Amino acid sequence: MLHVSTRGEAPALGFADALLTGLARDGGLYLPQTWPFLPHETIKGFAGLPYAEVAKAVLGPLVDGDIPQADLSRMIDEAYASFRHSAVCPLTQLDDNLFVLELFHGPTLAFKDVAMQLLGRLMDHVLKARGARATIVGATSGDTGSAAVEAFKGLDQVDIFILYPHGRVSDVQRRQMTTVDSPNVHALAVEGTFDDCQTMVKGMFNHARFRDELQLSGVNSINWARVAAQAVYYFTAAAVLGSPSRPVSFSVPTGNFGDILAGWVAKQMGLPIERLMIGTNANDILARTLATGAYDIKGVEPTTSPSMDIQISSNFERLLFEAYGRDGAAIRRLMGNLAQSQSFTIDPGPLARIRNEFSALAIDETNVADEMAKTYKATGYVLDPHSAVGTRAGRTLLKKRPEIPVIALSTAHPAKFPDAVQRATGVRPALPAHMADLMERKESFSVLPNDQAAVERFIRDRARAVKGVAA
Ligand SMILES: Cc1ncc(COP(=O)(O)O)c(C=O)c1O
Ligand SMILES: N[C@@H](CCOP(=O)(O)O)C(=O)O
Repeated sequence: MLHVSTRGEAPALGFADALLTGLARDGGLYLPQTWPFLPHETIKGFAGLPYAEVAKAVLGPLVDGDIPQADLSRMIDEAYASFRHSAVCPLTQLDDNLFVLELFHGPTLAFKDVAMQLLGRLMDHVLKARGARATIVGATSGDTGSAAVEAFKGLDQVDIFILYPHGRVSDVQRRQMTTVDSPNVHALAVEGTFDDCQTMVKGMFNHARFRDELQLSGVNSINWARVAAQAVYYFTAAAVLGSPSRPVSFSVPTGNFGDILAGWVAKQMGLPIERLMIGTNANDILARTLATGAYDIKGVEPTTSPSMDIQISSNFERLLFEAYGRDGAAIRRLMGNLAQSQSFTIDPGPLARIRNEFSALAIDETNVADEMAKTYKATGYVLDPHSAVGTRAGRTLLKKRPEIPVIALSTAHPAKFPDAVQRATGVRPALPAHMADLMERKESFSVLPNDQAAVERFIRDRARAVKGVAA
């Protein structure tokens, strides 16, 4: 299986090369050339299977032999053995036909672990097999960074540099990145927003000399393998509720559009999904886009769900590519407009195709707090603010079609955002035992200006790939 770029001008790559490449050389994002299809009988058999077995069935055709099946299976088993819940991603009922898919039982308490625990192993495996090394650069609004640091710390083949917006992540999120004492881990507090960090990371990938010199690799959801690994839990959750005989809808708290895109991928692979609801916080660019067709960037507003304080929603490009019939030239035009004027307009045909499958709703701060408070009062269940965006948006789907179950993705453990949770519910959630001393651990990070050249200098000074350290 080859992978093609959304901008149509980069070489097609196999899975392992796409995994190491991250952003395509034409600035686009990789996607498989065709979608493998899982027969209904196969999906039916997922009910009751261990998570790792479903992961093997879903990822096998996507990896398509590019990593030997035995190695892939071993890495999947190891990745999901690190989760604190035996179901890995358990499903809980919250209300009539409203379910919560808990994705926060991995080591860093957010859904990012589900893909990152596997990605770390896959990258290490491919790099070792090739005798190569990589410098990973990543942008985070809090959770990707912690999950990546956890997955890549101590690896000989890899140095990892995580850019996060200085002062705009929660204390728990920051400490998860800054208290890891490992020579290959570097936490960079950038004086800017998450979008600034992500733009710099893309800028480094588009700086060919720097990219080649450092052997850059990426772990954000611009990396196709991240999205592929996230598609698995859509299958496990739907199978519990009777899929494929019974269609379900998903409501997904959304920022960079990677998680909900993974649901769309599961649908392309044969999972009967009725609707995909994009839940945004007050940073509502995606809700406005679906309503008007105009993708129009405004300033980012800090909220109680900081991981979703995003305006440049990278993976939306992958959906646009599909909605435009895989026309790379059309995507180059839209992304050129975005770079030049901070906006673009989706043509009527592609917009209709998107609206046919996706709904979108912005949940403001009052309603996020209200959702946490009411849910706790009615059920005793403590939601984090990101997950509350998902359940609140999901409730509107249920009002329209009460007979179709809605699965809301719960993307973070409430203990990652204790202040907001306590304000809304009166409960201060405790960190699990393995992180109980997090607030006492010593921090180490570097504050850098929002300036790509300065960040590149910093990385070049510290990356072992530049110094020719043997792999
Ligand atoms: C807790 C949490 N919820 C939701 C999101 C949004 O996910 P995505 O960026 O894949 O849309 C993020 C960030 O990615 C997150 O960290
Ligand atoms: N919310 C994310 C932002 C980056 O998203 P990614 O899925 O593209 O890595 C975060 O927590 O860092």
